Amino acid sequence: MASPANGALERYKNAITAATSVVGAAMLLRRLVADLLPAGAPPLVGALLLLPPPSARRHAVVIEEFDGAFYNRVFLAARAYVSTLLAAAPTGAPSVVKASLPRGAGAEQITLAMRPGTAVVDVFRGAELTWRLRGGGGRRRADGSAGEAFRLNFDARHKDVALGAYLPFVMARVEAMAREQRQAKLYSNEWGKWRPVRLRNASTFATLAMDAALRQDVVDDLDRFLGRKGYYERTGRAWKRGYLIHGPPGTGKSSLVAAISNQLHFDVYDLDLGAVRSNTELRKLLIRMKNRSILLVEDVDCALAAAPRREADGGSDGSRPASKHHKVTLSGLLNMVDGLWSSSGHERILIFTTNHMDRLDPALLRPGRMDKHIHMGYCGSGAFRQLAATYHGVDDHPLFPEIEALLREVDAAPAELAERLLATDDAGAALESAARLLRDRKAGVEEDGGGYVKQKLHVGPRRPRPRPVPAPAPGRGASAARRVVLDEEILLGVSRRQGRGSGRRGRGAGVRAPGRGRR
Ligand SMILES: Nc1ncnc2c1ncn2[C@@H]1O[C@H](COP(=O)(O)OP(=O)(O)OP(=O)(O)O)[C@@H](O)[C@H]1O
Repeated sequence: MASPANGALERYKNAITAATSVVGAAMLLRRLVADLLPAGAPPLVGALLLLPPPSARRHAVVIEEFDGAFYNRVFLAARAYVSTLLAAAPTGAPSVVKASLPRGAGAEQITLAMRPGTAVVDVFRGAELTWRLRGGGGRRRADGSAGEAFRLNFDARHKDVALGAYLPFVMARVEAMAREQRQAKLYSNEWGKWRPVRLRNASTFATLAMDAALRQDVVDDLDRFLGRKGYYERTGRAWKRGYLIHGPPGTGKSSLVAAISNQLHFDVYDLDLGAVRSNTELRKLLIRMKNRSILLVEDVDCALAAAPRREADGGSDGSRPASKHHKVTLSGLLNMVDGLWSSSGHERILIFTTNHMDRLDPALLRPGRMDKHIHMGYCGSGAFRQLAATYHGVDDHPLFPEIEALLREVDAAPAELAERLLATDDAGAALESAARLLRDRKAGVEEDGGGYVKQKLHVGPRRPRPRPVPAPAPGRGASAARRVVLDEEILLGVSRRQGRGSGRRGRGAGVRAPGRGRR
């Protein structure tokens, strides 16, 4: 389907075609005049009457600010693009008239506007294109005031480049710039609706302490995914990618999600399955997701255990048949995602995180179900060096050899070490504190049992999520099994970590067992 921008380009092409026929008529006239004028007539007379030679002929595209009652998208794109040309122009160039900054935007979003009547020249594939702003000369606004208009001039020879390549390039460039400047949003579901908040997790692939080869692998995988539009269209597959991120608490699973979102400028839809009341509600939530987004289910092992089963479902004791309408299941979620995303939407990423691979439904681990499994492990020496560089700008230190040797013997999550490093601005004291944590762990004496301040992507208040509950003991009623225990971490978002489930580690329990994962 033709986009409004394509439609606008088509109209400009037609206008040029019309202009070309006027030029053709003028050429005929020139030939006629040349035939009619006496051979000895002064050349000036002919020059006054005749058009310039074909090589000097110019075409112009006029791009007005308004298209009927609406802003013209091509004009808006031209304004943003011209701003980049002005920014690159030599200082003191006369064309810059003012700089503006949208409310709430960062300094990188300053827009430079040009003075009406002045020109700025761009060169594209050998063609010279001149942008001029006509102030107040464009079509009238609804209130009677005149809008502005850009006039893009180019040599007649470059018509195809200008219309067929340059203007589409300008539109695409501006779209890409908008994407880059865009702050990703974090949505969470409440009472069947997505509620947006700004994603404040600043984690990026540069700050994330992880194995360098693994990081590169993930970045390459994302690049491949984004660049394969044609492949997904050709094969009729939904343009989506599924990641299962697993690893012990505090190893950076949520931070990796934030890094992916910040890298791609994709919004994150943080799905709290515990708050989804029915499959119908889930379907509506999925339908309301935008393209170029991430659907995140954190702690998927707990999330599905926590998904509510209402009285209408027959309860979790199975005394009555479960109603299809109300029960939210993992396969229900995956099938819904497959079905909806293959018929609508593109550039979607599905991410599940878990601390406990062993507790996951085998259906989820089946080959092909999630495209990629990413293991975030305990801190290795490379990851530790990265943390030290990120937090203190330190590349080397006398404590490094000892810390690296300790990291080969004991398990420590990057989050625990990051917390030690963050505690003070003094790099030496921070590294000593990190080393002490590892020494104590090795010796089996830990001051505070480790732990770290947890930072979930979602930091606002959240509906209480029921903890997964064990299956009822024989003879015990379903009410015991359905007992809802509030999960402090999820309620408060940022809390002192107490350890979760069997992932909890007691004092000194972090001495590495042979063969444990490390980065
Ligand atoms: N690999 C890492 N690189 C840099 N910082 C990290 C890393 N892992 C954890 N952190 C720090 O620890 C905090 C908590 O980490 P994060 O929530 O990403 O871990 P997690 O694996 O998702 O934990 P959980 O399983 O408990 O949800 C982060 O905000 C970050 O400051």
